Amino acid sequence: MAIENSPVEVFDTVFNRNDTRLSPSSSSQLDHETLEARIFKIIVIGDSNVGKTCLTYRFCGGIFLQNPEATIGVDFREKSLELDGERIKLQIWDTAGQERFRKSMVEHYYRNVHAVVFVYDVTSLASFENLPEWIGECSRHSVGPMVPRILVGNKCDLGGHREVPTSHAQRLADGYNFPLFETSAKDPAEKEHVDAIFLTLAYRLKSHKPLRLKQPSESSSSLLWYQREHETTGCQC
Ligand SMILES: Nc1nc2c(ncn2[C@@H]2O[C@H](COP(=O)(O)OP(=O)(O)OP(=O)(O)O)[C@@H](O)[C@H]2O)c(=O)[nH]1
Ligand SMILES: [Mg+2]
Repeated sequence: MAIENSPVEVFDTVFNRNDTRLSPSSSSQLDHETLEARIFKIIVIGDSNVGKTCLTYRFCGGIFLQNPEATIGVDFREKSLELDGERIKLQIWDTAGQERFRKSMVEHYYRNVHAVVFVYDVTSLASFENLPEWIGECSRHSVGPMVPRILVGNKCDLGGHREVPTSHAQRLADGYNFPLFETSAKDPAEKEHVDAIFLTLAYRLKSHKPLRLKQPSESSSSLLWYQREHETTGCQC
């Protein structure tokens, strides 16, 4: 896959607090590991409030994030894995579901993406019915058919409020030929299931080419990047 500069290079300047390998005491080890690791960009897409931030936080941070705020632009998370003796890094782009917080960022989300996770909320029929729109947006941005996609129904812990039967979701997933996962970012018993979503992608991506990797060099935040983007695009939102 051809690599251009932004937003991957922008990402590479982001210091990731969730990756324990980035502790100062292990910097020489980090240099070695970072240079060797292959990295893959995964975007997490779906309606606002479906739990994209909580799912990615559960995977990268291991805990349920209490009281998350709506994502503005994008939040970056990262996880290092060793699969069959090979070191890889997943760069996870937790995108904004709210139109006003994402509209100037959409091109960046899809550029050079290696895999896509579509999330809906099993207690929100609307979030499920909007999936074809998200899937269509992805295709309109030239994400090729070989880029793996996964469907995730979140908030299964709220069983009594379920509005999307598994059978309906499975039918949709089969129609697109996507794997379907139903899980909960909140339920600690589901932690391994959340991990399995991203590990499934990681194994599929192992045969892909690596992104060019630059050493993270400074602390940053998605909000700063978002603001910078808005300054350059003149967005008034
Ligand atoms: N019960 C339950 N609540 C959840 C779960 N995951 C997320 N939530 C709640 O759902 C709300 C929205 O979660 P977020 O992770 O911020 O949703 P989001 O998809 O990132 O929303 P945007 O950033 O606006 O796109 C929060 O109140 C979370 O506490 C879950 O698995 N179970
Ligand atoms: Mg969010």
